[in-house]
Amino acid sequence: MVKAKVWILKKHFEGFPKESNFELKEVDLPELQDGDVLVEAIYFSLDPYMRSLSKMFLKEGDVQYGTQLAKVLKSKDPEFPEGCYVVADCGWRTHTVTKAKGPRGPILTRIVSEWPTDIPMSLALGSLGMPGLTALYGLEEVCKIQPGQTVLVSAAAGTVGTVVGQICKIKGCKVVGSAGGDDKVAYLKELGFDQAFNYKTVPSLEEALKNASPEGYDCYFESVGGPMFTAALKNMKPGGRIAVCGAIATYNDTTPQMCPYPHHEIIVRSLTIQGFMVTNYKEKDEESVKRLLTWMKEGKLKTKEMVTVGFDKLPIAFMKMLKGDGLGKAIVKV
Ligand SMILES: NC(=O)C1=CN([C@@H]2O[C@H](COP(=O)(O)OP(=O)(O)OC[C@H]3O[C@@H](n4cnc5c(N)ncnc54)[C@H](OP(=O)(O)O)[C@@H]3O)[C@@H](O)[C@H]2O)C=CC1
Ligand SMILES: CCCCC/C=C\CC(=O)/C=C/C=C/C=C/[C@@H](O)CCCC(=O)O
Repeated sequence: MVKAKVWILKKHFEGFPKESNFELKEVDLPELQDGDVLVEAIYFSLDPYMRSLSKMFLKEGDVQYGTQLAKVLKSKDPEFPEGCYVVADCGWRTHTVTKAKGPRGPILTRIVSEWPTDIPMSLALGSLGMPGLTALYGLEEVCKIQPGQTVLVSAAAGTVGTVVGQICKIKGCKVVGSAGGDDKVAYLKELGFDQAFNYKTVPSLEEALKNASPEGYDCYFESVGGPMFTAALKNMKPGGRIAVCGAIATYNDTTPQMCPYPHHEIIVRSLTIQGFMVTNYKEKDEESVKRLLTWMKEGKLKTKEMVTVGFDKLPIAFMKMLKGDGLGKAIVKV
């Protein structure tokens, strides 16, 4: 009988997550039935949604949810043969017996057959996976960017933000990024951002945005919320578009942040503000991953990973990711 280590969400998060929110257990896995697959986790992805959507999807005592890159060890589903690699929404479990689809949609997605041997498969959790697709859809489907436009992106040194900036350059836009460290600002410039600033040290966000693009912004790729959103509104060009992707500066709040009513700026600038979920565009994923892979092979899309080793380190690595500590996509290697 196969045993699995699992991390349980023992207590729902209140404020910033703590190690005591989680509990490590060992469980026995069932024998495979028709349509079942046994997968073994290789890498885990740590993503902000695991904090922001936790209460929506989990109850106390459930296995902590999250995405992993896994290898199929045994299979009773011909579409997922033994030895193939999958992105698996199986949660924090070393081994899982699962069907390919669940009540919320696909659980297993095969790595595209064109995956080059010299590109690490862990990137299927980062720039070449869900976060990379988020960047692509936010720019193409929501902002509908055009060459020559100026795009602002917050959380720019994060996984989504770095891909946003590089796609903007591929598509002939000017791009300005905000990030929370001088090392991060230097990295954004290395990636080709036209302007970047440290939102933690500039005297005024509004002035920093004005200095970076005195003519204003056609598009804002919003990932943080809070005062940055207010400052961005005041710097949008008339007819500007805002893709609301996330609000990471608010996820750990215990009381909601108050901000000035945004109506004046939205109305006088005739802004369009649209929220989106990466999952809205699922049918485009396969083709989109191939486009991201092509850009990477051409050297137009670069990425960094921050790898922590050890299944037991998942809670610590999760908290580090939420704080924005370190540079690169947060990954745990089993
Ligand atoms: N709508 C959708 O479908 C999706 C939305 N998202 C959202 O996109 C955003 C970025 O995700 P992703 O790039 O994968 O995450 P990463 O973990 O790669 O990066 C997150 C970034 O957020 C920054 N950050 C953390 N706390 C704050 C804060 N208080 N204020 C401002 N910035 C902060 C960190 O850097 P620093 O502060 O140092 O700059 C860090 O670089 C998140 O808001 C996430 O929820 C992601 C995927 C899908
Ligand atoms: C002010 C509150 C804002 C809430 C923000 C919510 C979400 C933003 C975000 O980060 C969304 C991420 C979506 C990720 C989707 C991932 C799927 O590929 C996997 C889902 C895992 C599962 O269903 O088990």
